[in-house]
Amino acid sequence: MKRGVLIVLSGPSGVGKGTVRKALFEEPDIDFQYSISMTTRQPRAGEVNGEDYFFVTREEFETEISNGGMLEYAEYVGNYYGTPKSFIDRTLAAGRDVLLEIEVQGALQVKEKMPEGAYIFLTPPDLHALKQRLIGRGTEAMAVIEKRVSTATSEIRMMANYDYAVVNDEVELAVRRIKDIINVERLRVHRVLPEYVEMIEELEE
Ligand SMILES: Nc1ncnc2c1ncn2[C@@H]1O[C@H](COP(=O)(O)OP(=O)(O)OP(=O)(O)O)[C@@H](O)[C@H]1O
Ligand SMILES: Nc1nc2c(ncn2[C@@H]2O[C@H](COP(=O)(O)O)[C@@H](O)[C@H]2O)c(=O)[nH]1
Repeated sequence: MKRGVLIVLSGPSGVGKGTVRKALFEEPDIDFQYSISMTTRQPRAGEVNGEDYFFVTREEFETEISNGGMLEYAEYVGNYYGTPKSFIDRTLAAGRDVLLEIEVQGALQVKEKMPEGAYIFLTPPDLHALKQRLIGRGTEAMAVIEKRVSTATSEIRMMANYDYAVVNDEVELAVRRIKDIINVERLRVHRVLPEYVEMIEELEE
């Protein structure tokens, strides 16, 4: 059995990774598993443990690190964020496609370990729009927004380490661009897009 396709969607906080990922997952021909991250940050209003994140204490996170349970992790604006390894290994080995939505330090750690994935950097149209999106989301205090925007400037410099850069000017357009990238990846992994295999077999009978 062929392994699943690994897509890593990354980019600065507030660029719209979560928004674009949710819209992508609503597409009828997209059947990706979402990797739920672990974090030490406090849940926001409406966030559900085990759906949005696994919310843990610093002690629990550090135990996971020392047990070798994290594929990657990073400290980002005062909190740990990381990807549990077992879910990724299990899902890809079962031939299912996985999407990670993570910040830049973590994405580059995964790229070192799993260069066969597709690494997508989602960019804002400009830094002003990025800040406005964070303000508009209304989930962080202004001091935290300033830290996230200032981190974004160094993250954007890392764009060249990715395979693809996608501008999130409009969600619908960003989704379409990412779907094109996914098809390139599926073609690389499966050689023929799986939905065409049956059609070819029927024609050849
Ligand atoms: N193309 C877009 N145009 C305008 N606003 C957008 C666009 N994409 C997302 N947004 C808005 O920007 C804000 C941030 O989006 P979102 O939470 O998806 O970003 P994120 O990159 O996932 O952030 P974080 O990394 O902090 O989780 C949200 O309020 C969202 O509605
Ligand atoms: N390195 C990782 N970064 C992650 C992971 N899960 C989320 N993130 C990123 O952290 C920042 C902040 O997230 P927020 O939910 O507090 O806004 C953002 O860029 C996320 O994409 C992860 O597992 N590893």
